[in-house]
Amino acid sequence: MTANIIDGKAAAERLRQQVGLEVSRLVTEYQLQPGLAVVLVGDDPASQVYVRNKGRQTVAAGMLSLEHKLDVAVPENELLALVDRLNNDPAVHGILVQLPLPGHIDEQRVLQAIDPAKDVDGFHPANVGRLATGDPAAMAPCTPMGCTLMLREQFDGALCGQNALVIGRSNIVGKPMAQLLLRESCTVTIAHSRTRDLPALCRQADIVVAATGRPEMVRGDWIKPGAVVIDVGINRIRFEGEEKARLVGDVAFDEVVEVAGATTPVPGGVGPMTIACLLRNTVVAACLQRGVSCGLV
Ligand SMILES: Nc1nc(=O)c2c([nH]1)NC[C@@H]1CN(c3ccc(C(=O)N[C@@H](CCC(=O)O)C(=O)O)cc3)C=[N+]21
Repeated sequence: MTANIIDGKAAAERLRQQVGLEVSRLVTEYQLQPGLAVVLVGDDPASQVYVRNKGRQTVAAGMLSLEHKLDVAVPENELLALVDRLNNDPAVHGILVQLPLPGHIDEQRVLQAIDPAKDVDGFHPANVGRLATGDPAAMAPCTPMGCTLMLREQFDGALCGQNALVIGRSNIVGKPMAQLLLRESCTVTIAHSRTRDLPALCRQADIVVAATGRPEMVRGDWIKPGAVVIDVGINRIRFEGEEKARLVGDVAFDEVVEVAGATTPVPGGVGPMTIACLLRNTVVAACLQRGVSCGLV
């Protein structure tokens, strides 16, 4: 058996289509054009690519895109002052400060300075708490939300009772992923670098979400036949004799595809869905701020 390869690009395009329709309705009915501000500190080439893609897709969905590029040496208080201006700018409904930030800046401090109502990343402790307490109004982080949407599609909405293993315990992916799967009534296990006998644990899972940051760590013989495997990893690897770096996930795709029921490729899996969910969150945030109902929730 070979796995169904989940087309994240196509799923993202469908979601962006819905977002675009909702944006035109908001513009027509309420003169409300959702706006997203993205703040990038430093000039990491990969981050620049993501920020450019986000900006392009925001505009394509009919939304306002604002980009702020700050020098890598920007003092923390200047970044905090910018966040404050964006918090108070009525044209801005969503704020994303691209992570990671340079070492001299206190990341948590910056994330906590963002108005929770504009926190489209869902990283503010208020939104983390809302997600953890099962508040349906919680702004959920984009990457785990994209994974959840793809999983729902694979299981025809019936995630209830599935054994889900999340590998990775980061605040950005692992922990919120576990919360979202719990909300779907999965039986959730979180594994991490100190987990004992990860392969054996993995073989019990109907759903595996790999967010380890270790290229091709999850092997084919870890996977229960028919399981659905979501690969969150994005590792840029240079292979010998090749000029360009290649994108590799946290899953050994060629092995897993022989065993799994379905799996996501890298690229073209989780990444595109992450950006589509960011647009979605921005529209939802704009509706909440204006006090109008949103067709996307
Ligand atoms: N505050 C914050 N929020 C984020 O959501 C955030 C962040 N910081 N920092 C960096 C990571 C990374 N991230 C990606 C989004 C899309 C792709 C994506 O579309 N990837 C394409 C490939 C792109 C390529 O070729 O490099 C794909 O997987 O098909 C990748 C990575 C969001 N992040």
